[in-house]
Amino acid sequence: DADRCGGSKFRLTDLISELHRVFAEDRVNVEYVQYLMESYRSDPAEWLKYAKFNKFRYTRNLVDAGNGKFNLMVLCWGEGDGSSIHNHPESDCIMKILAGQLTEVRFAWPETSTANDDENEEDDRQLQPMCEIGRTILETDGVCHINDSMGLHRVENASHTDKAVSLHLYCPPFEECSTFNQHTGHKTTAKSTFWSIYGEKVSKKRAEEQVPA
Ligand SMILES: O=C(O)CCSS
Ligand SMILES: [Fe+2]
Repeated sequence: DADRCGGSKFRLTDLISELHRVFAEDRVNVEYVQYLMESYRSDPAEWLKYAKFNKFRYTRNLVDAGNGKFNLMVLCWGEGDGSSIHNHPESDCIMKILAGQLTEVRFAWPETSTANDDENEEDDRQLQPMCEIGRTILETDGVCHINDSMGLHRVENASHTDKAVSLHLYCPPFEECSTFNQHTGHKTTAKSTFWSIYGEKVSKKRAEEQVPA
């Protein structure tokens, strides 16, 4: 790894410019993108400006809008915070732990959510609890990759004493996804918003617009 043999350090800014170079190509190799996320060694001095916490839930802080090809964001997880079970529509998601530890719990798609896309009520009676298909504890600098063909997941900070910070790359970017009730498999649509954009807290008014610059 570069800085061990005296090479120049692979900084967050280097990761971002390499991602822009990769996504300027017609075809993107997701394995190479994952390799880049693994090659970056977390240095809090480089991402603290994006690490804004909210005491009520985890925050999403946009770092780079990837020229429309990807979104790179820092997520800040308070003690015990977790996401809902969700998908990543038409997108690849690569997540790296920058500080602390996160647990990723994977689920199979509920059968009825593919068969009956409409959300009418009678489907609920046929729904059953969702099936957990994997559980991974990711340490600092750990990376995982998921897309809809691999299943759904929930990410949580299981620690009750430590916060956690993660770096997420979504390609292509998406503004909304489906969330799922673990007990019934019932699907609803959720909009993804940013708590801050390029290190600046989003004002209440701007939050409604939510159009990254
Ligand atoms: O983007 C989100 O809010 C889900 C974080 S886990 S990929
Ligand atoms: Fe996710």
